[in-house]
Amino acid sequence: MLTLKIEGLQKNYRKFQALKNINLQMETGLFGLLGPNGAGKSTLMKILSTILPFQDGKVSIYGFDLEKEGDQVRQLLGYLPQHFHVPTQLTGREFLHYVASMKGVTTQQERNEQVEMLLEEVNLAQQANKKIKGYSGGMKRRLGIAQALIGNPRFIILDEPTAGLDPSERIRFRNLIEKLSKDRLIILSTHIISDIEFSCEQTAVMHHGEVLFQGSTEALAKKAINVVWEVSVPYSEFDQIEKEYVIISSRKERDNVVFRIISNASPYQGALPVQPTIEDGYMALINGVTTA
Ligand SMILES: Nc1ncnc2c1ncn2[C@@H]1O[C@H](COP(=O)(O)OP(=O)(O)OP(=O)(O)O)[C@@H](O)[C@H]1O
Repeated sequence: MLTLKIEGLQKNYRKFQALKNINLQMETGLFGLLGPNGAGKSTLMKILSTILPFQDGKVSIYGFDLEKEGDQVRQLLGYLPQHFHVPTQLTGREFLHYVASMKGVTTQQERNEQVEMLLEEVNLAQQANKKIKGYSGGMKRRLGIAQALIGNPRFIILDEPTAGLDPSERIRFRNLIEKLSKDRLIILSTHIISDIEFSCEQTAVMHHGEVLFQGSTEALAKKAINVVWEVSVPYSEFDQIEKEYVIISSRKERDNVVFRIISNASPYQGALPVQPTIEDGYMALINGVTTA
């Protein structure tokens, strides 16, 4: 079901064009938004969460016009900003109760149920009575995820939710949003390809304020068909190869280095073409070396 439609969206910070004619369509489910630093992801997330005005374009969410019906959009929204500040004198449990009250979860029983369930889901139940000032960065991030989910929102925006999470917490997070995405729209903005690799059917790549790609993760990988190569070169040529090509990875093998390279033509004698991954597709797009 088409849930969110962005048409011709433009955002300027004074003379700087942060978003240039963005067009995106999202269906219910998990939507992964990828892009390097400064691509415009957070700007887009702030606009969609109604906290930042924009100059031009039209956005509709569940049929509501973002500009004219911001109140209705906010009723549907759960948002984890990139920079999430919490009152550190409160305990995790107190903070979630406070957010629940603000979001209109009025009965004590309902608040208790939601808060306790979310504390379990983000694995903070054991630390829930500790003051937030004693939390680690990853614990604060998990608390941020929990507060975004309070009130059972149908439209959830998570801006770099896994930053600072250890591998097991990242997996727990993935499972949680996978479960939640069945009947709502979750937009996940991230630099971490593995965050979207397993669970996002829909994805987009932004760069310099533009959408370079929208489609499935399989289609993203296909952007690098015939442009990914593996080549083994003597260690002495490391610097030269690094200067000339887009390197995806390198590993040492005896006196040689095996490079995974993105290039339109075979980069080196003996280079072998290899099957592209999602990361290859992303790197090919960002570096402008895609399959025709
Ligand atoms: N308040 C602001 N005033 C002026 N320029 C801004 C402002 N906020 C963001 N920008 C600029 O807009 C561009 C997009 O920034 P944005 O934070 O949206 O990117 P991003 O994709 O979220 O990057 P990151 O992954 O590093 O968080 C950047 O060039 C940034 O410097």
